[in-house]
Amino acid sequence: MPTDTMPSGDILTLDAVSLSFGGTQALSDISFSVGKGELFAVIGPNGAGKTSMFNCLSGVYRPQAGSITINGESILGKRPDVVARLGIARMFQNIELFDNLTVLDNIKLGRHIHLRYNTIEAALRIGRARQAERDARRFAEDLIEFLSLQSVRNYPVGMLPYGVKKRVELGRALAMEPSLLLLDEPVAGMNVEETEDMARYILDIRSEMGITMIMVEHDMKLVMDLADRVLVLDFGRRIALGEPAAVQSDPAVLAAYLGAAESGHA
Ligand SMILES: Nc1ncnc2c1ncn2[C@@H]1O[C@H](COP(=O)(O)OP(=O)(O)OP(=O)(O)O)[C@@H](O)[C@H]1O
Repeated sequence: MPTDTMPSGDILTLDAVSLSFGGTQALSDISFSVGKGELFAVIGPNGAGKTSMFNCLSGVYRPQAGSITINGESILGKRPDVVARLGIARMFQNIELFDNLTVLDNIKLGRHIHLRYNTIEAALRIGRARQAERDARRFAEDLIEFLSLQSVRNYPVGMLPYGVKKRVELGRALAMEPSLLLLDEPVAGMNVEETEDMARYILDIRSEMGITMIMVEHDMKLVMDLADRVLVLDFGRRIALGEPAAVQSDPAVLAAYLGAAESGHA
């Protein structure tokens, strides 16, 4: 199997993407494609450019050079909410939920990018607004079941343990029905059991929903167990791209991690 493209067709393509902050080159001439249904991981030592890449993919940063397309459409220069409507959803590393709202309401909020009705209809809860609200609720309820959140569905998110909050955050992103889901360190701060649960949900999302995912993660075991392909960045450059086993034994990757460990950046 070729390592640069997947046979099922590419959903995301980056071509010669470069991003700098003053004198710091955060991303340097990065090109790769992600295939439909693929679980793709991005790794690299601290400061390698992983977060910068996610920020480019979600419309937070605009690279100075190169192109990024999702389903053939450019996302460059588009606001994060527009990028979300084009099909890219992000599960944040630092949970970005409304603590005072319930699990159900937080997940329903993710659905709102799909709701199309005017303010008067919404205020009166008539016509399309009522139907859309019903659909949003049904969709959220299905996700609550999928993520085993039934027992906490009416709890305010603020009072839930960290691992459960992360699952709600995942539900909010899934409610957007993305074609590409960005997972920003999905198991950071989790214990072994929570990590195993999250790994299972990620695999279920791929097999049952067929959603393409890109995961930035420091947990190497998780990356090597789950990912179809792994992109390795170091100082903003692409140093390897391939299947986990090949990447793991790549001399350039070993050197990057060894160098980072010696200088305290791993
Ligand atoms: N907003 C910014 N302003 C200035 N420099 C930045 C900014 N964001 C990132 N950088 C720089 O770009 C480089 C890449 O940083 P980035 O956060 O993308 O790396 P990372 O791989 O996500 O690191 P970590 O694993 O520590 O989260 C670093 O040198 C960083 O200092």
